[in-house]
Amino acid sequence: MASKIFVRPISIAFNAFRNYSSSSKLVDVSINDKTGIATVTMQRPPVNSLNYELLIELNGAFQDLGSKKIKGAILTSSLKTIFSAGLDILEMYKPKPERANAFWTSLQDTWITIFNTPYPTVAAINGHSPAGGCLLSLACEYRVMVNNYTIGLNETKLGIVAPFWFVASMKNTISNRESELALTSGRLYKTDEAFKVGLVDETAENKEDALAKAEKFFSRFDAVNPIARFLTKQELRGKIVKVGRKTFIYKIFRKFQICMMTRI
Ligand SMILES: CCCCCCC/C=C/C(=O)SCCNC(=O)CCNC(=O)[C@H](O)C(C)(C)COP(=O)(O)OP(=O)(O)OC[C@H]1O[C@@H](n2cnc3c(N)ncnc32)[C@H](O)[C@@H]1OP(=O)(O)O
Repeated sequence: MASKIFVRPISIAFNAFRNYSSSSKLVDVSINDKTGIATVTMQRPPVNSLNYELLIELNGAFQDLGSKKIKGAILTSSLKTIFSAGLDILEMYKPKPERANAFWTSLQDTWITIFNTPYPTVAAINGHSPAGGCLLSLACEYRVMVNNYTIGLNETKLGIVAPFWFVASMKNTISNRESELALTSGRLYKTDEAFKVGLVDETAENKEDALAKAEKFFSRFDAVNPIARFLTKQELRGKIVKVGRKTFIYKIFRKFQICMMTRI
């Protein structure tokens, strides 16, 4: 069984750039052939908690989109009130070493893939988005969030230290000062509060509104050379990824385990 988790569970092979639609168990990917916009939908009830399998599918979906001529990709959720509840707590409780290793690698790989996509990305945050859920949205270039939900990196409230790339993603989006205040207190922002500090770029009435606003974001790049755009994105984000790759995740994970165990 142990080797099973190292095998990518989905294989999406498509010839055409457009008219693409794929629904694996945990992630649905569709490309609108008129707009060229891809929508990647997490669908792991009850709360889209990020386990190994969901992360692998997400990573695969965003990687595969890199080989298609898309205008941009939207990350959203099929659930009514949750974008993602963050990391699946069950992955962190008394894990088998191989599973823990695969899980943390898949988390970091997924973050790097989404953070680094050659195409523009928007998170249409249609529900609560704590911790790892917030991280996913921070990896995107733009965030539109439906009103009356919460978002933030609340790790310290859980007795966890947010890893480097969580912190770096926050600092890449809001000010150093606001990041410090938010992370040290484990603050979860309401949608309107998140908008005020720039953690989200736009607010929305509902999911449809969020998706419409996300789509509009991509038109900013209509007159921009995509290669110049991507190289500029790499210039801005590359250093963070480089340092992130060096993070000693296993050492951090042990710390986390100890921390969790002491709370039980
Ligand atoms: C130093 C070490 C380095 C480690 C770094 C780690 C960085 C950590 C990142 C993380 O992401 S840790 C996870 C943090 N997540 C949270 O704090 C969210 C916790 N959940 C909630 O606040 C709420 O569940 C919600 C998302 C707001 C949804 O609330 P709602 O009232 O709609 O549903 P619930 O009844 O609370 O939950 C339904 C169901 O889902 C289970 N669940 C919730 N969150 C998780 C999760 N993160 N992982 C696994 N399962 C989760 C919850 O237990 C319920 O299950 P049942 O009771 O129905 O079986």
